[in-house]
Amino acid sequence: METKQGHVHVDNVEIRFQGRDGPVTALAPTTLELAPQTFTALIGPSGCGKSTLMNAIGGFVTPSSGRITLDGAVIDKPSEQVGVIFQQYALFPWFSALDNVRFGLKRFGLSKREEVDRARAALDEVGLSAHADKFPQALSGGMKQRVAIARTFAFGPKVLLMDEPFGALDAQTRLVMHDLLMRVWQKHKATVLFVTHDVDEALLLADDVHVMSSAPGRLIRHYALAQPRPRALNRAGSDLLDIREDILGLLRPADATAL
Ligand SMILES: Nc1ncnc2c1ncn2[C@@H]1O[C@H](COP(=O)(O)OP(=O)(O)OP(=O)(O)O)[C@@H](O)[C@H]1O
Repeated sequence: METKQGHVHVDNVEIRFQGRDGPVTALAPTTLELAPQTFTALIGPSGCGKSTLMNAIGGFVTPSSGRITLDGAVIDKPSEQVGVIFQQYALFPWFSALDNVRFGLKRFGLSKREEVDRARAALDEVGLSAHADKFPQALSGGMKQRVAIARTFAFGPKVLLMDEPFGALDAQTRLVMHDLLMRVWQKHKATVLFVTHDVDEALLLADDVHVMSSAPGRLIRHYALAQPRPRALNRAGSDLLDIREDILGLLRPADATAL
């Protein structure tokens, strides 16, 4: 559970689905490296294949060609080495917050005591100690996503895939979640791939930002961000605002001026 690395190599991966009117290319041939324990944001227009790429790294979708490896081993099915957090909270409504986190630990053969201790520590890390016995319906959206984060980090995945995890939250809660995620990630250091539609979110959080083209998606631009955290977009001397303009230009539909 503890040995970390988490080098992901997406090697010339193309993904096609059988659509109603024939095959659809969801992801054009794509090569991407996620260095161990870095935070990569993926941004692109709706339908460009972001979730498809993420699902392939999660082992939920098989590439039509090319291959994906984690520390050299081909990913061909979901495993406990890769954690996933989606926009929809995916908590079990009939389990308390504590039991939701415990559920993620079931397959590790811990004693009940170890399981509960570990789950409590994970909830503590996300500031939910006082809510451990509450059921999801009694938790706010931000709190539910905290439980999902606790559940995932509790089992120590090498890779964490986050598909618009804060997309359903209000702006204020999102900021709080950014701080929380940075804190927890810097402690546990999984390799993170984070899909978002929000350019600012990508710039505030990521070491690397990849921009995808519209469908069939491919990676069209990479930005390596070395700005120290915590970041502010308008800090003097920072070029984040220029990068933001650049990315918004890339995402603007080519025919927007004709509207
Ligand atoms: N299982 C599937 N079968 C057929 N087509 C699919 C399947 N999954 C995805 N697609 C198609 O692949 C393309 C890419 O979808 P995907 O969900 O990866 O895009 P996305 O960039 O994540 O979109 P969004 O930002 O709206 O979530 C879309 O045209 C979608 O309809």
